[in-house]
Amino acid sequence: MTFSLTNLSVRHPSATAPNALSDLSLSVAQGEQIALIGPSGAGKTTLLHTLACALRPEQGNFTLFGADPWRLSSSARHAMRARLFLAPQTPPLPPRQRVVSAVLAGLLPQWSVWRAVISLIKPTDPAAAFDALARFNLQDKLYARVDRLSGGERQRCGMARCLISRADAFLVDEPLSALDPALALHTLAVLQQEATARQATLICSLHQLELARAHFPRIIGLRDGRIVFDVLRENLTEAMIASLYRHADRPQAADQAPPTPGFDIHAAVQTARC
Ligand SMILES: Nc1ncnc2c1ncn2[C@@H]1O[C@H](COP(=O)(O)OP(=O)(O)OP(=O)(O)O)[C@@H](O)[C@H]1O
Repeated sequence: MTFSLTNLSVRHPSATAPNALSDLSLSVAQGEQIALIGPSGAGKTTLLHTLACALRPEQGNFTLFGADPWRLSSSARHAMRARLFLAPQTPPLPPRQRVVSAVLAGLLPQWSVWRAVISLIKPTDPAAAFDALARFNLQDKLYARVDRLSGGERQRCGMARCLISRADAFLVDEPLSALDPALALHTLAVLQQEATARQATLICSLHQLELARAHFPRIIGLRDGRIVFDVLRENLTEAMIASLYRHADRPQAADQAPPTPGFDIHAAVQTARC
């Protein structure tokens, strides 16, 4: 089991609001590929950060690779974290850095401080960075400066960093938000192929419902910090999605109208977001 959560609640240290996640229970087996969906503010990022041990739960039980990371020494927790790769929504790429160094930073958890410093001065394994970038057709940007990349190129550079890491679990936050539809499909395919090839767990938050449904066997819907559903994709219905994205300030009757046979999921989501 990669992750196991029982009645977990999480609060952001600086938040005045109630818990960002409440009473969450979830088990994720090694090698599973899961899409996290839900409206803005539902808690998807918070969940990914909790799984990555970047946020400490307030309550409940959390085990990662069979142990509670928060009961370990900080060095043991650090070692455990090295088995995870958290790819934030906006990749933390220093603007003046070369792409090659930004990608090789995916290997930092495996490197000594000394090797990391040397690699910053002269990248130690540019071929590995080239290969990772090539999978996203970005190899010609190997020595470009990060701040000269487009938003979509930066996002794919973050994914190349993910690929080069030695992680057993990828926690990826909206990796496709800056990509056109064709690139989004390609990027997701590369990510999933890599996860499958190394039997890594992949948990990916997405706003692209069609991609989530088409490509992930298991889909978790989050809303207001709670799991609304956790289903195999074949069991996900339009009514479940419409309910997940309904606006609290919309009239009840409209929200609860049963879906018609020709129910248009995209129109429903569009309407809910207006
Ligand atoms: N650093 C923070 N400090 C305080 N509250 C936060 C912080 N980050 C997020 N929150 C709050 O926690 C809740 C969940 O936010 P989160 O970013 O996890 O949602 P999300 O589902 O990822 O949203 P989006 O789809 O817009 O990225 C929200 O109410 C948000 O305002």
